[in-house]
Amino acid sequence: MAKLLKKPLKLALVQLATGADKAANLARARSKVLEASSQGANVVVLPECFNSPYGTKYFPKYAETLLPSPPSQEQSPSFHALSALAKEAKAYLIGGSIPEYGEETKKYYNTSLTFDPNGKLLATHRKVHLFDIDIPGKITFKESDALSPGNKVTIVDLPEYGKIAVAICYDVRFPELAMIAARKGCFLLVYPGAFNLTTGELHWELQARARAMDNQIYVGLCSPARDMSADYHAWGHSIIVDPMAAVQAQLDEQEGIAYAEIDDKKIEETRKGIPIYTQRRFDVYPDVSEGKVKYDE
Ligand SMILES: NC(=O)CC(=O)C(=O)O
Repeated sequence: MAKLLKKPLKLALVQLATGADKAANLARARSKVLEASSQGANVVVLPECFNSPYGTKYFPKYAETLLPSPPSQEQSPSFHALSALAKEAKAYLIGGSIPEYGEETKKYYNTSLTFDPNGKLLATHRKVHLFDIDIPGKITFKESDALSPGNKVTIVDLPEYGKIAVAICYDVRFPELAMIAARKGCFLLVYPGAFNLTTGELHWELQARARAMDNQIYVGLCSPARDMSADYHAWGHSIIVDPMAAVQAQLDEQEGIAYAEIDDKKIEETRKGIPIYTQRRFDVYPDVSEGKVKYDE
């Protein structure tokens, strides 16, 4: 069986306490990411909308532009903060997500930036599936009132380790995306995300474990900490699940960092024991990773 992960790594999910002050959010992210790297984390993840409150009315106000790449400091303070932070932490940094204004499309997006330990941008993912739900009496949220969707599957090669996929929150509910990434050789699926008090308890852990179980790889979901004074109450409970669908680490709703060791042995053991990888019946149904998949915009 080919190795998916070249060497073990330590993953850290920073469940950040965020607020309305962007500069304060960036400063807090810096201190927590450096804390994670001082504990030996090689790959550090921030939550969805880590530099702003989560809500359609906030997206245009907090949006930054990323083009031309690299953007100027004025266009995107968050880009520069994340790039410098990855370098300072000497770690791969999946910078949660930020509201983005696409200069080329004149539209807004929910966008994640991944940097290498030299501060170089490796990948950009715009949330593909927008969070439009209506559960009467509980929660109505319509991201598409303010945002447009991204149009690609994002697979990032971390040269020292192997391939990971990055997607955002509601994207986790679409197993096709995870399955494509896994079949393309990813060892880890990372989702910065902010479930809520209606969907969180029933679906957050279940989604993480289901994506891990179906694909027999690691999954990390990284939430902001819960703030009951904010408009949107995040579920928290950032979680790392192994390829056997066992929970390796899970936080409560408060600020904290979840850590787990990620290694190829567990993927290999799982796939050897339950060899669904060699038992697929593409003569009966199609392989969703083949055919018309968009990897680049
Ligand atoms: N916030 C999201 O994108 C998704 C979410 O909260 C849910 O799926 O539930």
